[in-house]
Amino acid sequence: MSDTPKIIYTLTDEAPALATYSLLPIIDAFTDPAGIVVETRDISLAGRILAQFPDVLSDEQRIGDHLSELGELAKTPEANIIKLPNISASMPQLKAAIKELQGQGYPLPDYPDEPATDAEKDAKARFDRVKGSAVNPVLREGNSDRRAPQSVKNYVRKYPHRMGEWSSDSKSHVAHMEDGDFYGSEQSATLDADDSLTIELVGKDGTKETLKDGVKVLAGEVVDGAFMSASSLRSFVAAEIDDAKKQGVLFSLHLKATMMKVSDPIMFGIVVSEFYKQVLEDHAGDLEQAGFNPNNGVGDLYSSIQSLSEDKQNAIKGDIDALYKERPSIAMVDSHKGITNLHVPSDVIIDASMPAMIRDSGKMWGADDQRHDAKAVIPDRCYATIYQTTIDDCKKNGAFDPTTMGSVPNVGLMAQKAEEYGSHDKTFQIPFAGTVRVVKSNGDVVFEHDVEAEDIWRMCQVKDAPIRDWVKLAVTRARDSETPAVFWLDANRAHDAQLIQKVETYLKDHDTSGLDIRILPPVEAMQFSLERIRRGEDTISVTGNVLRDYLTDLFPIMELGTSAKMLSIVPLMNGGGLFETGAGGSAPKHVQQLVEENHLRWDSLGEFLALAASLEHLGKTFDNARATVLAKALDTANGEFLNNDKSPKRKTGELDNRGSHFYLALYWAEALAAQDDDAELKSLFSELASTLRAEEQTIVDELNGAQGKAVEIKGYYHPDKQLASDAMRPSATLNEALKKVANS
Ligand SMILES: NC(=O)C1=CN([C@@H]2O[C@H](COP(=O)(O)OP(=O)(O)OC[C@H]3O[C@@H](n4cnc5c(N)ncnc54)[C@H](OP(=O)(O)O)[C@@H]3O)[C@@H](O)[C@H]2O)C=CC1
Ligand SMILES: O=C(O)CCC(=O)C(=O)O
Ligand SMILES: [Mg+2]
Repeated sequence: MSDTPKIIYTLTDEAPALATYSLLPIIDAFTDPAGIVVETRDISLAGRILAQFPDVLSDEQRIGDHLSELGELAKTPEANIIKLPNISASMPQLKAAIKELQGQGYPLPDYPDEPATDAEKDAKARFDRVKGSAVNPVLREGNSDRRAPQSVKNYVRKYPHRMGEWSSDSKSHVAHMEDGDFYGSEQSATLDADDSLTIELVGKDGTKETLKDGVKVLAGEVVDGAFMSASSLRSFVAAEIDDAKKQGVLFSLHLKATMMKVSDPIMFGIVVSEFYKQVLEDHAGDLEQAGFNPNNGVGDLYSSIQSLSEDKQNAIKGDIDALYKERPSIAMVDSHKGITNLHVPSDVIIDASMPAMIRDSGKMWGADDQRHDAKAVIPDRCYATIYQTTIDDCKKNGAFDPTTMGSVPNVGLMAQKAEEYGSHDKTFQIPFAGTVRVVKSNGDVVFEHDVEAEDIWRMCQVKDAPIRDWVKLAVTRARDSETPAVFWLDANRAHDAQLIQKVETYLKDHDTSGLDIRILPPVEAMQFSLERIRRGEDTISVTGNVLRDYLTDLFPIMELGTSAKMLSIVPLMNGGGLFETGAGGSAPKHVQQLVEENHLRWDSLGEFLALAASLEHLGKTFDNARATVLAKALDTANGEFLNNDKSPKRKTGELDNRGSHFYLALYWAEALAAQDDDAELKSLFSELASTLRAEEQTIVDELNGAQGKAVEIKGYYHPDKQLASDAMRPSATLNEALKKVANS
């Protein structure tokens, strides 16, 4: 293990990347004097694209493959990485980022939709490595521990967020399939020996196609296969469209087309095709010629038809407008701009979109710029039912009260690409009807499914070591926090049935005396947790990877108004630490507000909490007293920050992200000035503390005074660094004070 205490701070996308231009200089000013190295690595979408094409870029343009580097680092004991949210790019986002980089003079190829030559196939393969959730599964070499610290719960009790009222006659509901989905078809097995599996499709006429071979598995690994029937999905969607119209509710679709980058865009495309069926059929030839792909959303239709004659464009647009009169109203992403829920697959992402709907009285925005009850279409039953349970609870008992409600922290299984997380290279849209078989190297069939052309078949894996680690983490959290823990596992699901056996076995490895540990199917686990939360009681949810994702937005958004205020730690299995910032994403809407009005409402509390945990970890692993002093002081500063409510406000002219960073610096400096463990740091930061306190009004005026006008940063995915830094550091007084610490 190296002896330099080092933290890696990741450079990502959108709002968190902008916030970093302001926060990182502050972090440097505090860590430099303590001899702690903070380095950055670029894992942004643009950075990842550029790292794939060293051969076409000039020396100045080329950047290293920081993601792979960090993926390796995450497997070492010295890893200490602060991971901010990044874009998991949908296809429209990937293409937009490529176009922006080309416009900035990077000679990248276009994304080849239908690669013909070897060069195009190679380019497509490189771009596909960057697509979807390409970062998190690489860095998350550990299971997930996400919770609201007590200081944050106290803050919410003092400054509660708004919760929309619920009425018992709300018509909002979840619609899911009853058969033909992944849930219904899942088969699962635990393998008893290391092996290499083959996935093959045998056609009805005996034609055999290898879908994938060399799928490495270890003894004790759980593997499962399931498929979504395309025809069942189509008829389900058609019926739900009719039902939404009949009930007079908005039609909305909630998928995870980003994280589930292969299966969910196809499902999204099927829903788009059903909703716009008549128009797509009537103009099939023209749309084919224009290159429209429903998997990219109806937004892609509007951009691709620009290559057609004006008459044809008008005919298609006119028919869509007419179709809207026949169909139910669609939930809108941006009613002012006419952007519907079916425009872009990455605009509505289930983990954040369902909680936002539940927080807002079960309503979503309609084209009339009003909120309405909605039908939330979540096709697969594996996880859809938890949202209906939550809606039922709100209809019966009203909205949750943030000032009295308990908490549901999460321990999530995700290490080593667990479950659906690692399924992308084993997910296929079936080319012809037949049987999919998963076969061992000795020829034995692990399981098989009869499928039709177009069905979506996928296989997941979860290794034994992460499962043991997850059980251990659950018991540790239950013991440390003296809180009941529930494993959300459904004995009727093939995969969960395998996990239940393992959980029951591995729980015996731990002292669970006096602990309340249960295994409940998701609906019951949700009912149990909601009953307790309403009584002000906490319950740890111990879940697989997808529920980890869903619950760590759902509960924080209800409890705290946002998942940005979560402590989100990944204890890496080899001893390092990955400190994530909050549990949400990169808030694209915030960039729009910054560019138009120079106000960034991004809340960096997640970064502050992650930094404190990272410094604490550094102090322990490197036996570094100064890191510990900084961590303790930052913890005090975070408490002070919350107590004084210095989080960014939503409206332009008020304190924003930059102002919140100033207050963090002030409180951190004051906490270091107040401590007596390290005299040198005390003296250094006493000076900074008194400067910042004396200049508080000037600095806040400089920061808030910059707001209210448009700001140019020359790029969305790859802004100009100097312009972005200038925009995010408008207080000369603050910049000067920080420079003085660095020079001392
Ligand atoms: N760990 C990761 O890397 C993750 C990445 N993502 C990626 O993030 C992008 C956006 O995803 P999306 O589903 O829109 O979810 P987000 O969590 O980014 O945004 C949803 C809304 O949550 C609120 N929000 C989220 N974080 C903050 C914050 N720190 N401060 C203040 N408000 C916040 C904002 O509400 P309001 O607009 O009302 O202010 C925002 O519009 C996608 O590209 C997705 O792939 C998503 C999740 C995790
Ligand atoms: O990896 C992704 O695409 C999203 C991850 C996410 O939403 C989460 O971990 O909560
Ligand atoms: Mg999430």
